[in-house]
Amino acid sequence: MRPSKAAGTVSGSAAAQSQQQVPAVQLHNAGVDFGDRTLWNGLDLDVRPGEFIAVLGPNGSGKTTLLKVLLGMQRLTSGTAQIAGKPVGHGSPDVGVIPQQRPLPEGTPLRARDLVAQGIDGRRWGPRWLDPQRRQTQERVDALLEKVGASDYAERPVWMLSGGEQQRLRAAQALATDPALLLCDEPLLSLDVAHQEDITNLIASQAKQENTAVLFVTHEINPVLPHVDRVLYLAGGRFRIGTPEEVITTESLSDLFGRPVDVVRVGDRVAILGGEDHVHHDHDHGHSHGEAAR
Ligand SMILES: Nc1ncnc2c1ncn2[C@@H]1O[C@H](COP(=O)(O)OP(=O)(O)OP(=O)(O)O)[C@@H](O)[C@H]1O
Repeated sequence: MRPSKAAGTVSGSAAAQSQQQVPAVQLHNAGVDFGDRTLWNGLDLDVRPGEFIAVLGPNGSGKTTLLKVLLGMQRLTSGTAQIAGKPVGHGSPDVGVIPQQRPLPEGTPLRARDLVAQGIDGRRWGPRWLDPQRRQTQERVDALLEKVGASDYAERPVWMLSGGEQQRLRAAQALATDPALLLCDEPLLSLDVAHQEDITNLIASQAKQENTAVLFVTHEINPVLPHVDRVLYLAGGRFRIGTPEEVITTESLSDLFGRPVDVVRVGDRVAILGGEDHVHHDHDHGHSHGEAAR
């Protein structure tokens, strides 16, 4: 477990205290261009340990590209990106990823526990029985399976499991290195409502209990809304950052999209009408479009 959300001020070493204050993510004046097109720029974002941020926006607004930047798979055109105080790097143990649910092909020769173990020893060569650390690996896998509620099907072939069960295993795999940052790329897609809630609760409790920062890309805001601390809303080269109450309003989103968008609240659910299609992409370099919602 990483240091708790509450910053220690009285006890603990100076090093531990400074560790507690290092943001999980620091983006400063970050931007990505593809040719003449500015996907987004001027992005300043510090994500605190344990903070849950929903990344929203229409198709093509650059949500996945942002995750790729943090995975070291996409270079910034401008600005800087750091994770846990270090420059982003490919394959960093500080970052875990839960991808979209895709059914694993029939006959995939892996048990549930093997899939989770790949998050621990995925970079190791040779058969697992030759691993001098295999007992520790097994214990860690057992603990991860228990954490995500998958112990009951630990020995079953992965392809026989439901989409929700497979997604729990992907979550366990992503948490294997106790990452400072968990990137979730539409992890609820193709899951039914009950499984959406399961996976969302799992990720939210990781943020709260283990102080892992979460960036959660989704088109479906309602399943995550109860857990979200802040929203990053990307659209047409511009963005808004703030609490859901600040960003997900008719006024804020109409301003972001540059045309009327209606936000309708029904009970504790929200509908964003007119916020998805036909977003104008700004091709102009040199403009910083984003701003924090106030
Ligand atoms: N390497 C690249 N070169 C050129 N254009 C790219 C590259 N990668 C992504 N794009 C474009 O950048 C835009 C943003 O892509 P991205 O996948 O980040 O969007 P997204 O917000 O995740 O979309 P979706 O909701 O559809 O998944 C898209 O128009 C995409 O075609």
